[in-house]
Amino acid sequence: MNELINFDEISREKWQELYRNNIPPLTEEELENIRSLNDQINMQDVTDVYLPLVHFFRIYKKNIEDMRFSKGLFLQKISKAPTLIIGIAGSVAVGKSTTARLMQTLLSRVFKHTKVDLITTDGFLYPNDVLKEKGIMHRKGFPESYDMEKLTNFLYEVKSGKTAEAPVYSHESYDIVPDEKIVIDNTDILIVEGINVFQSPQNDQLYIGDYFDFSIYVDANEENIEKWYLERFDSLLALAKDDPSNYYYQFTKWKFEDVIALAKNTWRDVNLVNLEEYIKPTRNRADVIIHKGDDHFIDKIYLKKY
Ligand SMILES: Nc1ncnc2c1ncn2[C@@H]1O[C@H](COP(=O)(O)OP(=O)(O)O)[C@@H](O)[C@H]1O
Ligand SMILES: CC(C)(COP(=O)(O)O)[C@@H](O)C(=O)NCCC(=O)O
Repeated sequence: MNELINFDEISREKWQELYRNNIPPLTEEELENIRSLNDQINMQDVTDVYLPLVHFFRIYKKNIEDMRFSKGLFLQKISKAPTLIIGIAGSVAVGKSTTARLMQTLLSRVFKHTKVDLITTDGFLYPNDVLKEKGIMHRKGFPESYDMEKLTNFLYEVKSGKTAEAPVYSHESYDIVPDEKIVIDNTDILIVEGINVFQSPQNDQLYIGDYFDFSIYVDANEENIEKWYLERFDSLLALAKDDPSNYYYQFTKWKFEDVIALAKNTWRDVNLVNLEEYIKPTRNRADVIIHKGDDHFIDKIYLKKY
C-alpha cells in the first residue's frame, strides 16, 4: 500500500505557482537578514517554498482561532489564545534544525508582533550518566532515550499559558548542558523540532501529538541523509580541533580512515536503524512533508488531504 495515499503530491513548480499571488514579498533587506542568520539557506527556497508554507500555515492558524472564538461563545467564556505549537520531525541530519530556524524567522516577520520561540527535543534526552546507568548509551535518539513524560508536561505547561522551561542538549559536549534552560513565556508560536515529535505514547495517558497545531516532516532519501550526516560529522570535528572539552576532539587525533569508519558505522547502526524503525513510520502523521533531493534542494511538497 502506498503509505502516502492520504497526501497530495505537489511539485515545487506547482507549489510556488499556487501561492505566488498571495504573498507579500519580503524586502531584499529582510531576505539578506535571513541569510545572515542562516547561511545554509538557499534564498530561492525561501521565496519558492518557505514563504508559501508560512502562508499555508496561516489557514491553520485562522481555523484554530475561529474555533477558539466559537467555543468561547458557546461556553460564554473568552479565554486567552493558547500558544500555537508547530512540530518539525525527520531523520537525524536531514536538516530539521535549519528548517526550524528559518520557519522561526519567517513566521515572526510575516506575522508582525508575534513572539515565535524554538526548542529542540534533544533537550529531553536523558543525560549521558542516566543513559549509561540504564545501559542504553548506544540507543541515544531511540524512543527510550527520551524523558517523554517531561516533554509532555512541558508542552502541557506551554499550552496552559504557564512559564515553561526546556533543558538544552549540546552536540559539542554530546550531553545535556547542566543548569542551562530555555524559558518559554508569553509565546504566540512555539516550534518544537526533533526526531521524536510524532512518536506514539509510551503509555495511554501521554500523546504529544495532541499538542501540535501544525506539523512538518522533512524527508529525503537515505543515501543523501547519510551524506549530510557525514558532512556534519566533519564540521563538528573541525569545530572541535582546538577544544579538548569538545566531545569530538578525541576523534581529531584518530587516523582519517578510522574516523570515517566510526561516522559511517554510527550512521548505519544507530541513526539509520532509528530512521527506519521509529522515525519514518511517523511521516504520514505530518500535515506537510517537505521532500529534499540532492544538495538539500526541495523538489516536492506533500499536503495531507484529510
Ligand atoms: N538547506 C540546506 N542547505 C545546505 N545545507 C543544509 C541545509 N539544511 C541543512 N544543511 C546541513 O545538513 C546537515 C544537517 O542539518 P541539521 O539542520 O543539523 O539537521 P538535523 O537538525 O535534522 O539533525 C548540517 O551540516 C547542515 O549544515
Ligand atoms: C542527539 C541526536 C539524537 C539528535 O538528533 P539531531 O538533533 O541531530 O537530529 C543525534 O544527533 C545523535 O547524537 N544520535 C546518536 C548517534 C550519533 O552520535 O550520531
